[in-house]
Amino acid sequence: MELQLALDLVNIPEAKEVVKEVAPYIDIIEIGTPVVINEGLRAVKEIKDAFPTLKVLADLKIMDAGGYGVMKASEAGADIITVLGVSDDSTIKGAVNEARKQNKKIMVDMINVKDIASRAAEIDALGVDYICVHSGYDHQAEGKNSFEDLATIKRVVKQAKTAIAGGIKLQTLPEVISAQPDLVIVGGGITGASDKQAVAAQMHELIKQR
Ligand SMILES: O=C([C@H](O)CO)[C@H](O)[C@H](O)COP(=O)(O)O
Repeated sequence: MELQLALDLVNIPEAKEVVKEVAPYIDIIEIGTPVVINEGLRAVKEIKDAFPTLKVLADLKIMDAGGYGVMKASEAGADIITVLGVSDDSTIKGAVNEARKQNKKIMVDMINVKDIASRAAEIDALGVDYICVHSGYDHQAEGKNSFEDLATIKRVVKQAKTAIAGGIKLQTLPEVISAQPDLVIVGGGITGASDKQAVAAQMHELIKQR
């Protein structure tokens, strides 16, 4: 099981400071969608240059022109790029084909997918690398989480790795871990903590027990 740190509400210098604090405890750095909106793919490049031994995920949430988005994020140094599960299959196939050429990986974000079980099975068959259940900020504000969806994709996904994101905190991590995803994604649960390093270290310890 791996831990991904989502950086959403920071600029590039702040992102570097956070990663410096928690680098020993994380496997993947996510350049979150808000950071890409604010700073562009330059954020991916600067973070990859600063932390070359860590994997970097570009959370582009691609919805169209899958191949092009993956090509541009790959040029910036991303190792993993996100595509939306609600996209057309042709978009996901385009992303996967480009990722194979560039030796990169595709994560499909299932945010707002209505029938998680059947769509996850379809997406799994398209050869993606990760399928991620996700309660985004707007769903979190309505008190939702994706714990049940994780159990659902664990039942139907045969080849992709499974991931979960959305509002995960130290207190809720044991419940998430018990469902055995391959990857746990945490943003505010670490970046919003007064002692980020201590929280990341505790999360790392819990996750690496599995
Ligand atoms: O993808 C995300 C969200 O849609 C904003 O872009 C977050 O990175 C993801 O939800 C993880 O962050 P937390 O919910 O703060 O753990």
